[in-house]
Amino acid sequence: MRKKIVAGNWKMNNDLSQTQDLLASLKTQVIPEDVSVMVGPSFTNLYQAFQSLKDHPIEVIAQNMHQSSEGAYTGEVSAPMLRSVGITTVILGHSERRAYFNENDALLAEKVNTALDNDMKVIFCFGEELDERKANNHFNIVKSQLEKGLFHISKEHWSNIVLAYEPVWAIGTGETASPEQAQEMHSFVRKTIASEYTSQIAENVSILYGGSVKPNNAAEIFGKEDVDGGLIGGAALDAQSFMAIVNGFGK
Ligand SMILES: O=C(CO)COP(=O)(O)O
Repeated sequence: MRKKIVAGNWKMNNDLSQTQDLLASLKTQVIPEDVSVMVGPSFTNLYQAFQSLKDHPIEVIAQNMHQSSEGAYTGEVSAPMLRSVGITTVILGHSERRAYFNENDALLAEKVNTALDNDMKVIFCFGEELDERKANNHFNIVKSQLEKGLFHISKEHWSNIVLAYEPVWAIGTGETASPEQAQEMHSFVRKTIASEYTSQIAENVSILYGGSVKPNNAAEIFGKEDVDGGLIGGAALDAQSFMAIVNGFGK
């Protein structure tokens, strides 16, 4: 059975007191036993968030990390630093990192290695842009992102990988992929992994969908066979909306 996961990516939102308020609201909610729920605050609030959720089923995750474990990289945060404040899962390859911070496939491959070397789990994001979909090139783009950023890892490491398909045109736009479009891509990704690795690895990896997931569309998207949950941006900033998405997981 694949893990069902709903993760909130808070992006560059919420200062310390807003983080504390949102966590306090989330802590009053009942978390369904069969869903792994995660939240990703900014670096400055990770320590506080981890302490606040220590005895709670919600996991605190990081949004990014540097590819080196230490060194003269002014302004950066390393995997051992994240681990030292209790964080064991990191989002890598988000389209905003790719687009605004020039993170290419080769760099992401390095980051994946560093995370795995530090015993961290990775939520690996990928997805095509609008013109790539319009050109009917979305499967090639996704395959290439996976091959170059992730498919160098060994079979043993797949238990530490979660995938997140986030079509760039659906992020923050209010336009979601249709449940059918999500299913079609997730199924393609699973088949690609099966042919590159094994069908068992492909069956066991959770593939999340991200891009304008809201309480009113989550259940339908998550209801698709190969969609194992979501990576939520805007709607994760509100406790009621986020929990409605978590609870809408009607499988
Ligand atoms: O980028 C996302 C999650 O990582 C999705 O963001 P939105 O849910 O705001 O579209």
